[in-house]
Amino acid sequence: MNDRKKAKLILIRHGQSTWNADNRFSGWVDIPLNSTGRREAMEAAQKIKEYAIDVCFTSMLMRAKETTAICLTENSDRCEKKSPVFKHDADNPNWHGWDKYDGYIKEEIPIYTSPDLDERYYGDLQGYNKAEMAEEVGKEIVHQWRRSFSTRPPGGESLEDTAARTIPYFQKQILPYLKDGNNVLVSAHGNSLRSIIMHLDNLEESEVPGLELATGIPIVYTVNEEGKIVDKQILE
Ligand SMILES: O=C(O)[C@@H](CO)OP(=O)(O)O
Repeated sequence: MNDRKKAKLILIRHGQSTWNADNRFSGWVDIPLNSTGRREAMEAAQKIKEYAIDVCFTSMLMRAKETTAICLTENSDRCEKKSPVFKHDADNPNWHGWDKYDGYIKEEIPIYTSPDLDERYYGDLQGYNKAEMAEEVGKEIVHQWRRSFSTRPPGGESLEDTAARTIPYFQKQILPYLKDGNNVLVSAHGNSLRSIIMHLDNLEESEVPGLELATGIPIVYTVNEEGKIVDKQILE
């Protein structure tokens, strides 16, 4: 357990995926990192290695999980003694208990995965090229679909819908660890993190369209024992 006043919340958008590079709507499609994305995650690992990570949270999607695993590789002080272990959902009927083990339980950095941290569902847009879609239906409409708070892309989630799952998850599952003084890494997605940042930074709806997150750049919040943010650094 760390000094309570120094609890860090590290948010990171996954490194570049092959569909980010192709400028395609990804949403829930499970696209891996490309070589640029893996390099970005390695650079992020260097930037955050001074913080001994106690617990991680990530989405169900490979690009966020890969980023988590790479980010922990430089966390050497802890990883020498502690193993990162992905914790799977024991309530899932398809779970066979293959991540269970005895002993060493205090020697792990648990990585909890949840669909509540998945990217915003992009519905009928998934797989389409964003620039080609803008030519077809108009730039303004595509910008609304991508960046407004309440507009739903066809068949998909608005940022407001995404926030309705990410913020309760943050409050119930993540915040208690921060209040207890733990350093927490959250690796997720452009829009699932935008919704959490909107909450943490108390942004107005009108400020949300201007909030852009680069791939692989850690954002480090310092959180006090009441769960309040006392500092924010972007490690560009
Ligand atoms: O394609 C997506 O799922 C997201 C994140 O990459 O795109 P956008 O930035 O357009 O919301």
